[in-house]
Amino acid sequence: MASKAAPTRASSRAKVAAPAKTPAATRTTRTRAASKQPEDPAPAPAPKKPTSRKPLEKRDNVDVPSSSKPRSKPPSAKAIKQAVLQSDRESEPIQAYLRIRPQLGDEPSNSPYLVPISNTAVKMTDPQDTQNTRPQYRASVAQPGSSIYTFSHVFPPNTTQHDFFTKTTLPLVKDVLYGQSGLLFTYGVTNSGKTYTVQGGNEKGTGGILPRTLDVIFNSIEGLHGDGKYRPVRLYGVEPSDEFDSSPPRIDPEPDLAEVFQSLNVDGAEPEFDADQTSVPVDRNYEYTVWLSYAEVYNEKVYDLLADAKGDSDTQIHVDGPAPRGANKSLLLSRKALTLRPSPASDNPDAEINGKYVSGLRQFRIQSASQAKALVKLGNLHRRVFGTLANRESSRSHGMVIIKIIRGHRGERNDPTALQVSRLTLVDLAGSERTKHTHTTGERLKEAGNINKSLMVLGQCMEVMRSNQRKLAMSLAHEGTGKAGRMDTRDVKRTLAVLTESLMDYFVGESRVTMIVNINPYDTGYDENSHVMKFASSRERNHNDPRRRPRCHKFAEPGPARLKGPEVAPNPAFRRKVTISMGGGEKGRVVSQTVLDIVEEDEVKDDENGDEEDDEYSNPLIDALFDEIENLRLLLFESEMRAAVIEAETREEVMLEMEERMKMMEQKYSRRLMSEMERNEMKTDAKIDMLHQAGLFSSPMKVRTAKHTYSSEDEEEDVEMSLVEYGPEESDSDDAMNLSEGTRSRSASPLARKEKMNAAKQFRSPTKSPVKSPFKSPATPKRTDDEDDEDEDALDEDEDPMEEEDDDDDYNEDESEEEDDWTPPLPSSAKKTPAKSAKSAALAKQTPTQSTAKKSRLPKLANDLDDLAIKSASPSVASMSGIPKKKVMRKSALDDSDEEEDEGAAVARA
Ligand SMILES: Nc1ncnc2c1ncn2[C@@H]1O[C@H](COP(=O)(O)OP(=O)(O)OP(=O)(O)O)[C@@H](O)[C@H]1O
Repeated sequence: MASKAAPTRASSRAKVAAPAKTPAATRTTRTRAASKQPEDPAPAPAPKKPTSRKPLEKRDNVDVPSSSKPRSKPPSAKAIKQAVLQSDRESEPIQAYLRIRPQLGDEPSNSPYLVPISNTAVKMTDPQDTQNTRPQYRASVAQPGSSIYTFSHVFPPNTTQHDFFTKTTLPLVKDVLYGQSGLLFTYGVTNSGKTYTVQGGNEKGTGGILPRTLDVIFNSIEGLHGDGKYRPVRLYGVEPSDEFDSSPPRIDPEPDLAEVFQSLNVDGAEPEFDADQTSVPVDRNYEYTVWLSYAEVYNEKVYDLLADAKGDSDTQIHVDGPAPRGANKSLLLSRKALTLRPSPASDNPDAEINGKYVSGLRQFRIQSASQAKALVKLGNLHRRVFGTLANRESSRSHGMVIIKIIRGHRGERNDPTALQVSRLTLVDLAGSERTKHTHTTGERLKEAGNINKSLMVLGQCMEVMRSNQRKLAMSLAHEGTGKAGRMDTRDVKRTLAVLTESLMDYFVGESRVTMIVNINPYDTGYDENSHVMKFASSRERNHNDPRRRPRCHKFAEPGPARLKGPEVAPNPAFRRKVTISMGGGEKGRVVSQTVLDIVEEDEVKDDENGDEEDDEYSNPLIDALFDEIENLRLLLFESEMRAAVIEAETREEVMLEMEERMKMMEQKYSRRLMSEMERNEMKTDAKIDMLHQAGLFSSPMKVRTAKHTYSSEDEEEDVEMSLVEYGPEESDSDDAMNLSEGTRSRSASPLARKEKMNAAKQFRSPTKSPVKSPFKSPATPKRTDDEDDEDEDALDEDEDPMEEEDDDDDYNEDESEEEDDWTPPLPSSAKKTPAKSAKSAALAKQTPTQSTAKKSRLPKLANDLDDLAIKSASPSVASMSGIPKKKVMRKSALDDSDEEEDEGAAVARA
């Protein structure tokens, strides 16, 4: 059934062209090298006012102030603002126009959920939010409430086709005639009016932008046609043409197919559009040749819609013989998918990205608008045939009409290097559908997925690629990083939809791109439309927030080969069966049935073109991405090294600083320790002085001195407390060792401590000390009668509550115990005799007042203790016991002058 497909004509041409001897075959030109657009001196043909000729693009521009205004008048602020806005809009990378479809007669009358609020903005309100009047709508996932979207221009429903074309497409037509490439595509959900916008309607004057473009081109180059010696090849190259290019293509659909059409009630005839009379002024020093191709992107594959035009088609229709009456008749249609190939850098050495071209896509030289329209009609026919046979209810493929213009200067007719190639591509995108909404399954699901994939990738990548190619490269790099950390180019390939790939050079280059958004505000696709609006509105297109910037790889889905997995990969042919009932005359009666096998094959790779795959992998974009990754790796390594060095230096600095600080702290604490020691020493001196002075109570001079120096009651109490502190901390303990340890802790030397203790014992034994002793003992104290008397006297005088604790008894007991434990180092002569004690007591009784006597008792004890230490030992011993040497000396001097101490001093000296 399926006959072997003949090699494509284009590929055979390529083989011829490759070894071309003339350098012209390989020499390429670049669109951007086009000469500067001249001013528009020539007016557009305006039938009504031929005299007032103005630049054509401004003739219908409502924003331009009327020329009737006096020129001398300065522009108003509003006009300036409008001009600024206009220039802002024009500086946008992509011009986006919104066209609102009118409500058709057979549609239910609903209020539109989208209304224009200005020339550039529309307000979209969720119908579910407005009184819930349309319960048939499913829950909206869009932002509730109203949203305002802005565009370069908003065309209300009553916009005529002519006005729409003039404002949106005519600038592109001008560009292409001046050698600048451009892209226009329509975008929108199903039934929003995309095809109507591009192709037009069936009525007079409803021609779409495509036929009007052809009209304007041929109007403009009237009389300037070139001889067609060269034809465009790939994206930017030219090569010598052959006679097939010049011969008009045949438009003769096969009779069997026509029969099928007839039976399907598919009208193959296209309406005759009235031609657009617009013409743009062009440089008349140039000659122009126009070439046209028509391709279809369906299920992520590219097909040539003009394949039948010249009789050597890849699309073949076979009828399996005459079918018997009532039996099935089988037709086989087969066509091959074309591949995208990278445009070689030699074609355009100046370009950063050379883009891809559809290898094997035919192009025809056209010499009139009607001829071009006939070709388009043929392409539409094929599109409809395959669409119909594939059970497509709407255009589920992207139609892509490519118009190429080669212009060459008249004076350089034979110099192919002087030729300039420009392209204008008009894309009629398939309606974007949500599978959830349309309940598609199986093949339709895959188909819908691919449509949406193309739309999403196209839409989301468009801005990224155009605004920042490097960011795209980065995102692709993240997407395609393989195991070895190196990017796999095949992954990169898969991330881009075929349509996007084929249009890539428009987005990354300097070409003008125009997007037309079609919307039907009456249908039920509010959610779909709100997504379309979100993507297409200026606010989104100009959004610079990187967090909200669309990422290509997020929307990339596995291609068909991945979806089908190994089922598809080994056999690239895509085959399906369609059953068509034919000749049904009476109701429900089937006369005959036709089964169609549609085979869509991938193009067979030619062995001679085996290096094509390599070409693909040496795509300049991929190379640039690899270079970029390498550079970034290098940068990363360098910055990591720098960071490591900085960290090490910082650590060392911090360590040194810490060391310095530690030293300073050490010094500081050492100083503090020394000062603390000095302070303690001074405090001890002061205590000792107090004790001395208090002990010299009898001497009026010393009393005066003592009063002068330590007059406050608090200080005396302090002294008392310090004496108490000399006792053991465990006040209720009667262990003598506690006392000795507590004392030891405050003495510089055990010898001095023992001396002090012995002296205290000696001093205390005959007299009663007023010091409150912390020592308590349950044992009965051994007391003498004298002591008891003294205690009674003291109690009578002071009524000290502490006396109730019988401290003295405890103290005495301790003393007695200490006598057993300690061997006083002092000479026995140094011990105070009872006579001396009695004498001291007598002296105490001579005190002028009882209170003074009380005060004197406490320091006296310590004073005597020190005296004893000083006298009995030496200044060195005293210093060991914590008494400063000067104090010893001073004490000695005082003693010399004191008669009462003469005896003691004599004993000590002895
Ligand atoms: N501006 C318009 N004025 C009058 N009729 C219109 C307009 N736009 C669209 N229509 C009509 O609306 C219907 C749907 O339009 P069209 O087929 O162009 O939608 P579409 O977006 O191309 O749909 P699909 O994606 O399914 O092909 C058609 O009948 C068309 O004639």
